[in-house]
Order: sequence, then structure tokens, then C-alpha cells
Amino acid sequence: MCAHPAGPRHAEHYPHVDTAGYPPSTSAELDRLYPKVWPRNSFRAPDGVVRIAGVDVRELAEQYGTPLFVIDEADFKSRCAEYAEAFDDPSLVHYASKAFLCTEVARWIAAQGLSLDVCSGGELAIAQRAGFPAERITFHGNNKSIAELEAAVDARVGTVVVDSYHEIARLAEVAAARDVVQAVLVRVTVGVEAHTHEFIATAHEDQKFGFSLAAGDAAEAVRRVLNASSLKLIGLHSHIGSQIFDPDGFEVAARRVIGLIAELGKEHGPELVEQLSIVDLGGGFGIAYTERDNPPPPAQMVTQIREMVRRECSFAGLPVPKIAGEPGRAIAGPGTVTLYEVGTIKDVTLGDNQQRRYVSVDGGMSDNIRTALYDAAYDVRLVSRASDDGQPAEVTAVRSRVVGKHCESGDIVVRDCWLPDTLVAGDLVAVAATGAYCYSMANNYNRLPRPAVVAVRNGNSRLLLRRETTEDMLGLEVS
Ligand SMILES: Cc1ncc(COP(=O)(O)O)c(C=O)c1O
Ligand SMILES: N[C@@H](CCCC[NH3+])C(=O)O
Repeated sequence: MCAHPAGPRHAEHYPHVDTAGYPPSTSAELDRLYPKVWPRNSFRAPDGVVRIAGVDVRELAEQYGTPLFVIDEADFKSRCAEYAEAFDDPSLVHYASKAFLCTEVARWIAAQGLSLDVCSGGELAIAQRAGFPAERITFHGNNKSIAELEAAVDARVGTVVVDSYHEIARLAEVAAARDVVQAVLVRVTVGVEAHTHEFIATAHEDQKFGFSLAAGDAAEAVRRVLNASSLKLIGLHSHIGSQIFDPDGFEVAARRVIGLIAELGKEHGPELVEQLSIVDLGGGFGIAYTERDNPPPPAQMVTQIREMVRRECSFAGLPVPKIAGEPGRAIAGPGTVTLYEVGTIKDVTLGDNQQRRYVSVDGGMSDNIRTALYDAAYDVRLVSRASDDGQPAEVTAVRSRVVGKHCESGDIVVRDCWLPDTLVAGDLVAVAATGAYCYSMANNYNRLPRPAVVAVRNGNSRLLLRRETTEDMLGLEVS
């Protein structure tokens, strides 16, 4: 076991720990729920047990089983409201449903007046099941099938974001066959190197999304859309990546899109500039996964971007377009935790005689693949009791790694963390900020069932998505 020394804590004592920081020296520190990381309505009660929106995590585990995604409903809705205010109009906020979508969440989004970004027939089907107003749906994707384009047009979605020449031709045909004039945005690759993980940056040249501005493809895409009588160009779209804290990338993107509008105005005349009334700057607003992350508040980021667009437009003598955005992670991420039950605990000796404790939980890379995929960092806490069980005893922080139950050594949920030496099998731990891209990227590796998802509010819980069953899995078998 790796006890933290009584003396001064220097980084060199912990050469392997690069993301967990120094060990907490008190059980209060070990048990702390950082407000910017944990759901807004979560707190540790005097009995040491964490409540989320007034619901005891032990009761949730008892009632629904683990692993379990727990959504603080009020937290989710409050973030919708903050973006609606920041963008000055809720319908300009297109919640990126890829972060997390189920029927009830689509209803929350609809009720808040937000729009919805879907990028597959499956996401569209859920939106339709929820009765989401079609005119507030935007359909995305770099390889939409004909069936998806047909479904989108049949549903009368408000906007399709076109992403390839091939798709412009296909969509024009699909819309014409239905006698529909489909509103579209052209997705522009603005050539910004966003400061984020390579796999979640999307506006540099060497990737699959959008039409390159620099190579002239975006201007050509606009020409082709204008030539299609069944398509109506209403604006331009850019998405530079995800988990971005610095507004500079958005500003550069916006400046380049405005520059393109000015060029298009020269080529096609002022009517086209009037017609390009929407600039959608995509999503990517970052969140705090650990206490070291400091994302700017939505209002600050969005206001800065909008003011910059206003300046650029007045400088270029252009009318100011409406600025839309597509936050996914920033709405869904922070208000959800994943609750796991602790199983096997194993100590391993590292090369320099230090030790690391492997804490296995009952899920893993099937419910959170982000750590394996992006080396994502998370905050994990013992939540079913206080580390010291309310006794004024000394509790030692143990350098730990939370791992899943899959047959894969990369099956890591939290790479580096400090957990109490009192942790035992049967305890509940929770990983914070798992509302975005965890359930939506969940899989059945090793035939694990996808977890259930519950919403908690005002002391009550309700199931939004039930846990998968062995019968669900066997139901796919045909022989
Ligand atoms: C086009 C588009 N819009 C919006 C988003 C949502 O991003 P985020 O969840 O980081 O806000 C994404 C994902 O990166 C995207 O590809
Ligand atoms: N799935 C990624 C982000 C990509 C979002 C969609 N373009 C994540 O978990 O961070």
C-alpha cells in the first residue's frame, strides 16, 4: 500500500502520478466533491453518504443496480437555460444529441425551446419519438445514407448541414422527389488547429469533415447548392473540435467564415449575403472533468465570440448574421455521474518500489471508453460513506487506478486517483462528469449489458433507460 508520507509532499515522491496531483492529507479532502466537477445538486450529507438532488446513492444502487448513470435533471436544465441566455435565443442553441440522447432528454430540450442537432437516423428516430418539433432539428453527418436523407426530408427537419459534393447531389434529388425545398447549411473546414486532443479536433485540413475553405471547396459547395432548386442555402457551419476552453479558436473560425461570406457576396451579390443569415459555430465548449480544469462560463465565451462577429461584420460592411452553436458536452456532461460497486482490490508494485492499487468496478470501457480513447482524466470518490466512517481516525490516501472488468489491460476508467485505504469490496464509488459521450459511446464488449440511466430531482428518481438484459442480447440471435 502506498501511504502518503507525513513530511512535506513533493511531486518527486509521486513520479507516476501525473494527473492525480498530490495525495489528499485528510479524509475531508479525500471526500470533497468539487462544485465545478460534480452535479450542481450533489452533496455529501453529515452521515458521509452522497445525495444527488436529495437522493441517497445507496438507494439508487439498491433500486436500479450498478453501474448506473445518474442525471441531476435540474443541473442539465440549468445548463440549457444558461446557453439559451448566452446565445440570446434558445432556438439558436442546437443541443448536440450525440453527447447523450434519450426520449426524455429530447423532451427536456424541446421544452426549454432549444434546437436539436442529430447526426444519424437513430438520433432522428429518438427525436421523433419525443415529438421534437421538426423545424428545430438540424441533421448532420459526413456520410448520411440515402435512407437518412429521405428520413430527414420526410420528417421536414429544419436544416440539413451538407458535408460533401456527393451529398449535395443526393439531397437535392431526395428533396426534389418530394417537392420540398430543403434549407441547408454548408459545413466549412476553416483550417483551425483547435487546442484539444487530436481525435476530437475537427477543423484542421487533414480530416474527414466539411468543405475546405482554403482549397476553395466551400465556395464550390455554395455554388452547387445555389444551383439546386430543391435546396435553399441559409447559412454556413463550422465546428472546430471538442473540449475547448480558449475562445481564440472559435474567433479565428468565425473570422474566416465571415471572410468567406464577404467573398461569396462579391461572387454572387448582396442578396446572397442577406440569405446567409446563420453562422453556426458548432459545439466544443469544454467542461471541468477534474478540479484542475477551468472552463470559462458559457456567457463569457459566447459573448466574446458574438462581439467579435459583430466587429468583423461591421468592418467588412456585412449584415450581422445570427450566431448559433451546438453545445453537447457542456450541457449533458457535468450533471451526470456513474455509480459503480467496488469489487476486486489489488496492489501492484511499480518499478521504483512504489505501489499502485487497482480498484476494479463492475463496468469499465463498455460504459466509459473515453479514458482508453482520449486518455481522459476523471474525478472519482467513495460515495456510499465517508472515508473515515465518521470516526476521527487517520485515513491514508492510496494511489489508485479504477479499472473495469473487461479482458483488456487498457480497460481503465480513472487512470490516476487517490482513494482511501479503507475502501473495500461492496463500497460505491462515483465518477463525475460522465454525462457526455459515455452512455452514447457505450458498447457491449465482453457481452456486458449497457447500464441503466436514471434522472433524479427533488428527492425522487425515475428510470429513463432501463439496463440491458441477457434477453436483449440473445434477442439478436437468429439461429
Ligand atoms: C458538428 C458538431 N457539433 C457539435 C458537437 C458537439 O461537441 P461538444 O459536445 O464538444 O459540444 C460535435 C462534436 O464534437 C460536432 O461534431
Ligand atoms: N466523443 C468525443 C467527442 C467527439 C464529439 C463529436 N464530434 C468525446 O468524448 O470527447
